[in-house]
Amino acid sequence: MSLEVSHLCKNYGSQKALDQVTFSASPGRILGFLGPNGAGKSTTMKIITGYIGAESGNVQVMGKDALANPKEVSPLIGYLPEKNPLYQDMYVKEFLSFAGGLYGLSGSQLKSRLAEMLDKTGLIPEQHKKISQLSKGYQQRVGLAKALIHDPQVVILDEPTTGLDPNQLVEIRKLILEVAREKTLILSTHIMQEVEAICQDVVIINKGKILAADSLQNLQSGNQQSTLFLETEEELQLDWFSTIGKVTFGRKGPNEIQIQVSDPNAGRKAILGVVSDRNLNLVNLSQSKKNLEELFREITR
Ligand SMILES: Nc1ncnc2c1ncn2[C@@H]1O[C@H](COP(=O)(O)OP(=O)(O)OP(=O)(O)O)[C@@H](O)[C@H]1O
Repeated sequence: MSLEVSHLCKNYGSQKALDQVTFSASPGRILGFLGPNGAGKSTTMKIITGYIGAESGNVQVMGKDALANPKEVSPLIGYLPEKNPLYQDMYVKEFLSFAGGLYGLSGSQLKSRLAEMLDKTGLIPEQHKKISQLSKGYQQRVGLAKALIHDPQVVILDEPTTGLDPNQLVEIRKLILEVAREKTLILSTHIMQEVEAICQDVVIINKGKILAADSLQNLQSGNQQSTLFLETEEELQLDWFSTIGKVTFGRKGPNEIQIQVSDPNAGRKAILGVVSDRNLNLVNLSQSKKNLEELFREITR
């Protein structure tokens, strides 16, 4: 694990903003940090990145104690804050060069990192423009390039796609997916479709408490009943499958059935057994996935 957060507590006056927050993130995967407004997402990000302290708890970044040694840990983290604070009067290249200098980059090292970042984030044609002249999507690219300039291992993006038009959204998501191939990436958002589109792991926080922390796949398949759908070229009979689970016809008519099972793997095997024994021609065997939005409402209700 490159990021481990355990039992983190933070108070703002009498308000408990974080209450025993615990989760971890691994390289090569995108963790969606999901919660409604005021849930504690930004507070958690700010503590991990050393912007603010915590009452208690532990944050380990690449095995280093981030709360005790924020200066040592800061270069290991790239952070794009929610409001993406950029110096609007600076030119793109000038700003990124300044940001690299803050992490001690200079000379040929800075030059090659700059070239790489401008290329990776698609900013080469815009590099000589003032930041204030860029569209919101391109300003987000500058924020991302700034977060990555010092080649951090852990990248934290706080609501990076808010306010982008659909084209920019697709572009920025593509960029995030590319970055995540080599890094540990945490993406804070309250857009559940975003998590479904690009995240492998999900942490759900509400009112400062972690309500779920698991892979998206596990969360969507759930621990309870799953629904399997079987479609064949032939018409089906419900009683062929009645020993496997609760079976009903699907929406497509007599060629499709849906079966409620508690163990989807065993259910699939048993269904395929019937298909083979009865010499049926399989068209589709699939499992319904819970919509993350439904799941979120279920968990936070
Ligand atoms: N500096 C502060 N002083 C007092 N209360 C604060 C401060 N910062 C955050 N809070 C409160 O802490 C709670 C968590 O806020 P936080 O910004 O972490 O939520 P969030 O999940 O990032 O929300 P959003 O999605 O709206 O950005 C909120 O109730 C907020 O009002």
